[in-house]
Amino acid sequence: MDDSVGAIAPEVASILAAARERGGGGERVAADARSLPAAFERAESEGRVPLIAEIKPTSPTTEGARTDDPVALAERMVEGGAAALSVLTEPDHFGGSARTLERVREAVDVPVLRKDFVLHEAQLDVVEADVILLIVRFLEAEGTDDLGDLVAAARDRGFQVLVETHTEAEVERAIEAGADIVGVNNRDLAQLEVDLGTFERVSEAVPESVTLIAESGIHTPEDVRRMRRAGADALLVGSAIMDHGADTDVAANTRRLTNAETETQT
Ligand SMILES: O=P(O)(O)OC[C@@H](O)[C@@H](O)c1c[nH]c2ccccc12
Repeated sequence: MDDSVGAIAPEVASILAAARERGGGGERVAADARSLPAAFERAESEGRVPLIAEIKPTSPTTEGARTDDPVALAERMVEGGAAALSVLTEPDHFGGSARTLERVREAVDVPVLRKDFVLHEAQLDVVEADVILLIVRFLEAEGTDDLGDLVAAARDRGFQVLVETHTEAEVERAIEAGADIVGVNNRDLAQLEVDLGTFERVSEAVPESVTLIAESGIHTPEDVRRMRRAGADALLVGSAIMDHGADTDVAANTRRLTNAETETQT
């Protein structure tokens, strides 16, 4: 599907337009990264489902916003058993900031993923993080850097790289680009609809040796078990933990999911 960028939802087009305009930081980042696979293994050995909890104050697909202090949220997520955290740094559509990521990373000792729409090498030089997200689909557009070059540039700076895919063809591109951590996003960026069947299907194309993450649309302990049965080494969960508009306890929201394989289910 090479018309991909032409077929995206208007919200996503607007995110990309903003991302194209954003420059980099300046000084080259040198990250001293906390290992993501090691964090997953630790969780697993302690009987917790390896989970990346995402601090996403708002998004184009959520109603309302969560205004609690992100550092407090981060600490509660770790208390709830999150193996790692993800922090949106996109300012215009997700309420994120690099400063938030910096503060969160100082406050916790788990790996922190920088979630943003990186299209150019210079945009890697914004803030130190343990893992950086690269989205295959957005790096197919004209005027963006080559995926393989960006993976290499990120690693040169000390980042681990999570390469996000949505189709089998994108998985192939990710692997060719040297990805060793691959995410399959259940959310379709054309319609913004979520289908957990996406992970079940696309994960088949991912080699065993790769660390595989199921992203988006995971709400219940049963969803967790479903993704794990389909081969997920770890899960990335935002909305179900942030519970936008409500005022629920994010530690409890996290624990419900990290305990999905140990609790007696009724
Ligand atoms: O809130 P959810 O459905 O649990 O999804 C989390 C995460 O997967 C989602 O926020 C996401 C996946 N890929 C992205 C790329 C950019 C921004 C956000 C995302």
